[in-house]
Amino acid sequence: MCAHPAGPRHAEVYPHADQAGFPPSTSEEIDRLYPKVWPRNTYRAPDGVVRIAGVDVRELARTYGTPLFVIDEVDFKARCAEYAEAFEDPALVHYAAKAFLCTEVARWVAEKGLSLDVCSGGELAIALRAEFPPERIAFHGNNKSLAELEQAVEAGVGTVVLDSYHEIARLAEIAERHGVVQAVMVRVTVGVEAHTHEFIATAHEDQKFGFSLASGDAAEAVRRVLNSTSLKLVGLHSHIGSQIFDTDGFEVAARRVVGLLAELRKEHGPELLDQLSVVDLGGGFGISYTDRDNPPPPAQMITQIRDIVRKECEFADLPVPRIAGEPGRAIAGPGTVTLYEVGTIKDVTLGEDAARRYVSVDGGMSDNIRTALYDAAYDCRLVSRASDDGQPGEVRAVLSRVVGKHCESGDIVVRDCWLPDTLAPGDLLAVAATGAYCYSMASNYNKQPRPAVVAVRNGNHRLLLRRETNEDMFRLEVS
Ligand SMILES: Cc1ncc(COP(=O)(O)O)c(C=O)c1O
Ligand SMILES: N[C@@H](CCCC[NH3+])C(=O)O
Repeated sequence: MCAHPAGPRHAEVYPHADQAGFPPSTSEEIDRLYPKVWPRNTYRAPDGVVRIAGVDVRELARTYGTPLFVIDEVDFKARCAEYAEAFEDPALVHYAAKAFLCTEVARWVAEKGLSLDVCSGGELAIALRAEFPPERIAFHGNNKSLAELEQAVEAGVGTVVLDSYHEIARLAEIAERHGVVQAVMVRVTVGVEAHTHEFIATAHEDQKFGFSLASGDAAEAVRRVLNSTSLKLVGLHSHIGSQIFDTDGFEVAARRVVGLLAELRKEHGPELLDQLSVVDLGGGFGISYTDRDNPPPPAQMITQIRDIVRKECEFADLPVPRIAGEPGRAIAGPGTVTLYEVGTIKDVTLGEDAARRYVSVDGGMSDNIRTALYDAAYDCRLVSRASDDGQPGEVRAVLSRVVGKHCESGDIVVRDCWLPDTLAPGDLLAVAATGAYCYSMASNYNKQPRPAVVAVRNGNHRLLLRRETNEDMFRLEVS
């Protein structure tokens, strides 16, 4: 049993437990895997060891080493299917490749009939390597290079999402030179303050993305596109931010985009709306990183957004556009965990009666920068055995901080969590919901090799990306 009393004095007694919540009071609670946080096919077997899609985490660590990203393939594909259903057409769901992409994942997305949002030549290259249908690719970015625009036009991508006046001129010239008419969308900054971390909010006025609606830039961008014979305007795009839990921001964005459609019809005539038939409201659908996160189900959020658009259009007597979206995190995030091996454990006194346990693992900010960058919270559990090792007795929950092995004191993987006092070097920890923006934002800081990525399914495992080696690093050296 836990020695700490949980109760109203929690904050007073555990002033440093901000992200950890109340201390668990039994070993079952210490070991609990909340279904909404962990990949769908994860469970702790009677021997105390966690299985993901029927695969023992110890076997994964033995076979591939740690740190290791483990993707529950069925979970990933199920979320693709759920978004496809919610948007009523898989092609209207553009999986945001920035969350996580490798060739095999691009194939899964293609197989599910979804479209793909890429925002760099590299992401496009992986998509093409996977033979992703180019007509289902949308190319994003506020500073696409000339080479990237050429690459996109040559590949025959479905749409380019325009983000600046310079780009309109550049793309028009490239498309003309290639003798094609390139379908485009105009990215509109709708002036919404999304309720999320400042660094991942993208539709307030003072930031780098899109054309401002309020200033008239969006209407001017449309004029310039319509004046070009090599560009065809097929839609308007808005993305308000990421890890969003309520529909308010999306609703305001949808209303404002519909308002712009009405203005455009007035200026350019109703025929414009025959071709400008898609409103893409971007990604941003939030997920449960911890038990305290309660995002609405995708269908609920999307139905609400679609209803708003329909009503607004009916009110303005406009044809109802098709609503597209770009979920990244919500598809890739929840079905993946990162496995780490515990290296060293250190207790640090914080004051009278207060201590923090530093648990060092064999990865860190090089495989998960989100904690350092956004103060992100994660759920972390001992997974290679039960806390009490099958011997019911006294197991205490200890306020712990899981840190990496980098030369940086901000190298924190999980700021606050309750881990068992039985935790020892060699144990395996898993951090949940690391499928989005962890591997894709990974670095080689301190020459740490990027981890391997494996997919698990029906009791089987297979490598998707191998671990980097020193040879990979040497390959860049020219002397
Ligand atoms: C234009 C655009 N679309 C889609 C996404 C994906 O966002 P999320 O992973 O939060 O769904 C992003 C990232 O925030 C984005 O910038
Ligand atoms: N990388 C961010 C989200 C930004 C997504 C791209 N606009 C995250 O980890 O939450």
